Formats: sequence, C-alpha cells, structure tokens
Amino acid sequence: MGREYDQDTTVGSSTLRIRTRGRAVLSNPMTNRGTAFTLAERELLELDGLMPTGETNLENQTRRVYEQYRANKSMLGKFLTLNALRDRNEVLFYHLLAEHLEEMLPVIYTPTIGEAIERFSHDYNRPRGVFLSIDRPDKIEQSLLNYGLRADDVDLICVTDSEGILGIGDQGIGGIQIAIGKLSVYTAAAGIHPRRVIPVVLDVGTDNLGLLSNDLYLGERHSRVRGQRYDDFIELFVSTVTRLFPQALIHWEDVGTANAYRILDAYKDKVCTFNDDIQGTAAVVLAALLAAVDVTGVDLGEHRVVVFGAGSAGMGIAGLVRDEMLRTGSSQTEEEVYSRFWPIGIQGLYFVDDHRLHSFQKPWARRRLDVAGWDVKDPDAIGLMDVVRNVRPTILIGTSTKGGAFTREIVQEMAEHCTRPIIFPLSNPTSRAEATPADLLEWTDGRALVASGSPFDPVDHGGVRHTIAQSNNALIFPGLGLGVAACRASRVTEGMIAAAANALAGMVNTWRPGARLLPSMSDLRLVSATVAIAVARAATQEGVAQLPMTDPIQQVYDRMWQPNYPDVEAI
Ligand SMILES: NC(=O)c1ccc[n+]([C@@H]2O[C@H](COP(=O)([O-])OP(=O)(O)OC[C@H]3O[C@@H](n4cnc5c(N)ncnc54)[C@H](O)[C@@H]3O)[C@@H](O)[C@H]2O)c1
Ligand SMILES: O=C(O)C[C@H](O)C(=O)O
Ligand SMILES: [Mg+2]
Repeated sequence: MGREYDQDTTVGSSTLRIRTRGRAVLSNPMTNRGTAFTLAERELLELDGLMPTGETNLENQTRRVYEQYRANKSMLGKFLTLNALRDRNEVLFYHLLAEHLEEMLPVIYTPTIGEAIERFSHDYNRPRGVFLSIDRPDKIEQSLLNYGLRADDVDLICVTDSEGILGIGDQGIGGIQIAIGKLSVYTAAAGIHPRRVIPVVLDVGTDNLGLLSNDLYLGERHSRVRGQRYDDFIELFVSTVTRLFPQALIHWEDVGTANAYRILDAYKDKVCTFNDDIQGTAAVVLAALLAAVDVTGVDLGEHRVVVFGAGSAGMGIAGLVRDEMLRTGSSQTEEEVYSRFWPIGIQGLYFVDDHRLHSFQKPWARRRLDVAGWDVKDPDAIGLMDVVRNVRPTILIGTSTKGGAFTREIVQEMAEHCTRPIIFPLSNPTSRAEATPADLLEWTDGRALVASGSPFDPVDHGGVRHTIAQSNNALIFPGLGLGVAACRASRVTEGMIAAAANALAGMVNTWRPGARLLPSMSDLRLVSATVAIAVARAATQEGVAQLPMTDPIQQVYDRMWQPNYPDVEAI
C-alpha cells in the first residue's frame, strides 16, 4: 500500500518497508517515529542531523506528549493537540490513546467532537478523509481513488451527510469530523488498521443558515439537495464504493431521520452496510436494558416503554427491544408487544393519522382509541407528562436532542408508580442529555437505573456510589466492524446485531448496588474483541461469512492492529 511505504495491513503487526528517505519519512505520520528512530535506522533512512541526537522510545515519547496534552486547559485545545499529533505520528497517537482511553475518548469523540464539528471551518488545518460534493458526482470515483488505497486495502468506510449530527443537527461539511472520530474509535477500540479506513462526507449542501452566511464556511453554499437528485447521488456513491472496495463495510452515521431508514432499507440486503444510529445504538441500549431489567426483577416483556424522541435511534431501540420481547416473552402476540411502546416526537405522541410520520414510525403510532378517557392538556399534542401520567411507564428512553426534557416533575411522576424506574437520557452531546444522572438519582431518592449517551461522573447518593454506564454505540460498532472484517462478511444481518447486543450484555455484572449497567469505556478493547467474535460467529451461522472461522478467537485477535512501532526496513 502507499507509494511511500509497504506494509501488510491485514495482520496486527508486520514490517514497515519504507521507500522514502530524509524529511519525507518524517512528514508521513505512518512512517515517522521521530526521536524513537534508532541511530542505525537514522543512517539507513537518511535522517542524520534532522532531529536532536538523543534516542528515545515509545514509552518516553508517550509521557512527553501526555504532558503536552495536559497543558491544555480546554477540551477543544486537547482535541486540537491530539489531532496535530495524529498528523505527525500515528502510532504515537494511538499508543497515547490506548494508555488513557477513558480520559481521552471524551476528547476525540463525544462530547468534544460536537464542538469540533461546529468549529470545523474555523479550526481547519489539514484535510483528512474524502469530501464528495453533490454538485460534482462525476468526481466520486476519482476522489475515492485519490485517497490512495487499493481494492483490498479497505475494511471500513464511515460516511455521513451531516444532516443529523449527534443532537446538534445539520453541520454541513463539518460532519467529516464525526466520520474521522468514529474511525479513530474503531482503531483505538478494535484495532482496525488506521490505513484500512476512509472517512467520507457527502456534501449535499446545508440548511444551517449560520453556516451558509459564514464567510469561512468550507462546504457547498446552497440549501440541502433532496429528492431524486439526493437518491441518485447516494446510489452513485454506494455503487462506486462497492465496485472500488468490495470488502469494505459501509457505516452510515448521523444521516437525517428522513433518509436514515430509507438508505438502510435500500442497501442492507444488497451490500455490506449498517446504520450506527439505528442499529449500533439499538444493540448497546438493549444490553443496558437487559442489565437494568435484571435489577428490577420484572421480565422485559412486562415493561412499558416510553420512547421520547422516536426518530432514527429511538425507533431502532424500540425495534430491537420488541424483537427481544417476542423472543423471550411467554405468550405475547406481536400486537400486545407493540402496545407496550409509546413513541413521542416533537409533535407529541404519535398517532396513526399523523401525516408527518415517516413509514418506519407508522407501525408504532397509537390509535386515538388508545388514549380515550385520558385527561390531557391538549389532545392534539399529547406531551411526555401526559403519557407518563396515563401510561405509568417503567422504562423511559430519551433520544430527542432536547436537553433537560426529563424534568423533576415528570421523573417523580414516573417514580411514584414504579420501584426502580429505568431512565436513559441518551441524547448527545452533554448539553442535549434529557437529564443528568445526578438529578435523576436525587429526584428518585437513588432508585432510578440510569444510563447516558455522553460520559458522566459517578453519583454518590445515600451512601451508594452509582457508576453511570455510557450507553453509547461506541461499545458496539468497533466490534461489529472487526467481526465483519475478520470473517469478511458480505452483509450485516439482524442476527449479527442481536449477537453483538447479547455479547455485550453478557459482560455486565450488576450484583453490587449502584453498579454500572454496561462495561466501562476503559475496557473497550476487551469489549470490542468479545463483540467481534460473537459477530463473526453469527455471520458464519447465517451463511454470510466469506472466510472460514476455524478459530474465531485467534482470527479476531490476529487481525487487531497494535499501536507499537513495527520493524522497519529501507527499500
Ligand atoms: N447514546 C447513543 O449511542 C446515541 C446513538 C444515536 C443517537 N443518539 C442521540 O439521540 C438523539 C437523536 O438522534 P437521532 O439520530 O435519532 O435523531 P433523529 O432526528 O432521527 O430523531 C430525533 C427525534 O426526536 C424528536 N424530537 C426532536 N425535538 C423534540 C422535542 N423537543 N420533544 C420531543 N421530541 C423531539 C424528533 O421528532 C425525532 O423523532 C441525538 O441527540 C443523538 O446524539 C445517541
Ligand atoms: O456519536 C455518538 O456519540 C453516538 C451517536 O452516534 C450519536 O449520534 O449521538
Ligand atoms: Mg450518531
């Protein structure tokens, strides 16, 4: 791969064969190792005199860059320092990250990534990834080829059209940062080789007037293109990617509600693809719910679920929970299971006669009959409080982007009729969380079972320390991608998603009061490997694995790239 060096990227560690000499070696982040080059290597690669004579090693370099990192006072400053490090020396960047994963995940990923996306056109420094414009569809193929990877060199393409970035909406060209951030997590968590991935932003314009009127904005300056032209662009992108990189998994991220399900439905049976917000989120949340339900001692099938913000993520969660209720529930019909869910959107509770609903939301909508006799403020917009008061839910999911929506009044109303209310404020970044875990525990006198989307500190209440699970799809997608790559799956099936959720659920232990409902982000490498093995096994069972998995544990492990300096050879 590459013209500057060769390396077999399909195995965890292999010799780096460097073709360049002198300063060119130092300016490529995959070949550069700075002062960790030995004196012999410096001579070989014509680096003598190009750096201080002292020789160091990866451990000491990591200490040095950690000091530099800590010198930043702001999260964004830390983000920019890490970005610059990655542009200099990719092994060192990932080694530092591996040593401080729990501390740095909130910097390279959620929530800081949200700020970096909003500031993209201001903080822009060096390009990374592929930028495709709807106004130049004829350039798709050449742009992807210009990235410099060959057909068999790509495991993953993370792509966004930036319409629904986290909970901060349309971010235009800045969305490239979420694709970069997710791919960094794939590498840090699952050892996907950093040179086997391509971040892509589909620039279809933006409806964000703040961006359109900003002189520094770097994307196309027109409103979002929709309809047939958008669909044709997506089709051209998918067909080009699958032709150029037949082994690549296409990961869709933060596509707007109107398109996320449509794209997934159009391609999931044709190519190897998944939508992280719909499927990755559903898997992680199901795992957290199973742990919470276990604590309540009430079977999952007996719970009543309110989904506040029933869009891509919310409906994805409902779908997987429904499947689990049907799979494990005693004798409930599909209709009975559906009747346990109460979806709410910006317009209030969903009703079948609401023309604003997308087709994926319609099966979940309620009949007017279901609310007959309810005492509500406005029958045309039945809000969360109305639903909580009348339904007495046991599970409350927040995927609404509305920070603070779970008020004390609502939470206490729920807690009045439920011993251990399960409440998951999942919206990101932190400012969009429907409630803070500290408030939820205080308002329920420590009874709430809480998981959040962004990271939160532990909460001490009534002598119990509650560690808060970060129910973020980062616990699923890296393992999913690794599992797909290890067995070279041709599709991502529902069975593979369910296997990922179950593997994660199997890693949770809630015997201690206040225990977190999911593994810690500091265990992300172990989690990802475990998820990957389960996914590869499920792919094999379902007949979509293209490589025989004779020893899944070893095969997955061998595939994981390690952030260490490989042997070098000058060629
Ligand atoms: N924790 C995770 O892993 C995870 C994963 C995916 C999404 N999310 C978060 O969930 C949120 C939604 O993401 P999405 O991709 O589903 O977006 P989306 O746009 O598809 O869905 C948002 C839904 O919320 C509803 N909504 C918006 N404002 C509302 C309001 N004021 N009151 C009630 N409902 C409202 C909308 O009607 C829509 O149905 C985001 O904040 C995102 O960060 C978290
Ligand atoms: O990106 C995240 O942190 C999770 C999720 O994909 C989201 O959109 O919020
Ligand atoms: Mg997302």
